[in-house]
Amino acid sequence: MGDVLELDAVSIVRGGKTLLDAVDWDVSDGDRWIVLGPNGAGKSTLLQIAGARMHPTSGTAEILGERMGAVDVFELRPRIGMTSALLAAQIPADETVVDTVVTAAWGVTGRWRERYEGFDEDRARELLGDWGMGSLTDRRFGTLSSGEQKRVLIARALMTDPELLLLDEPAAGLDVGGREDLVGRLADLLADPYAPAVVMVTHHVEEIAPGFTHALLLRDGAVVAAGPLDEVLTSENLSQTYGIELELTRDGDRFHAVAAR
Ligand SMILES: Nc1ncnc2c1ncn2[C@@H]1O[C@H](COP(=O)(O)OP(=O)(O)OP(=O)(O)O)[C@@H](O)[C@H]1O
Repeated sequence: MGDVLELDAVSIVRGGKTLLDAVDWDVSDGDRWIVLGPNGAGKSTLLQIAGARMHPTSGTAEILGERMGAVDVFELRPRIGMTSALLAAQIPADETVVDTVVTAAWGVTGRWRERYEGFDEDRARELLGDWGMGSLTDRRFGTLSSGEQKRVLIARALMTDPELLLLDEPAAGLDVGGREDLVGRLADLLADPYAPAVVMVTHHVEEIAPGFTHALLLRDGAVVAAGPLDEVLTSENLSQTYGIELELTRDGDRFHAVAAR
């Protein structure tokens, strides 16, 4: 039983196309999940369900103990921290870095006339410090590099002290230095026993930080394999997921994948 997420035969159909096909998935408190799959496999759609942004067409989804369809999603969403390219695009370019984080306390993007408590701003600055952005709190969001923006958005996702953190391709577009910096900071977060349950969508096994415990592999909206990372992340399962012969190697607690020769 997943006390954080419990998806039972969840399907999503849009415009006659099946985006998710009878997905079963349990996420428990303390789990750290990786979601892998080719372009169009349904990874972002799955995250939209997990983030209470989308209802299943059929099947049932329980999120943090609340059944989708029987809960006010506006009460549920603050309990879930989320980052995605879609959210990044909604942040006004002239928003300051600290306001980008502090506005999460109100579930809005763009500070207008809301009044925030001093402790909200203190917490935002502390989180920005944790994510290496402590010296840029007064910069405009639109002037940051993409790596800096991604770290600000993770700080924002953690602002409400969520019980579930959903990261949709947080390392996309980063150079190798930016990726490794992010992997290191994620590893620190994953090692924190008070951190929320984490689900991270990625395209690259190289982005899997030490500390992830489980993996779900998706292809054409269906689950190829799901469970403990060591059992699921194999050359065979990856090859089946991507439809190409891949060889997975493990170097300590990091992974690499290349085409099999
Ligand atoms: N409203 C819609 N109507 C029809 N098809 C849709 C709709 N929304 C998404 N899709 C399709 O559903 C599939 C899954 O999309 P999704 O964004 O979940 O995939 P993904 O695994 O996150 O892909 P990527 O790795 O490219 O980001 C894609 O083929 C997409 O074109």
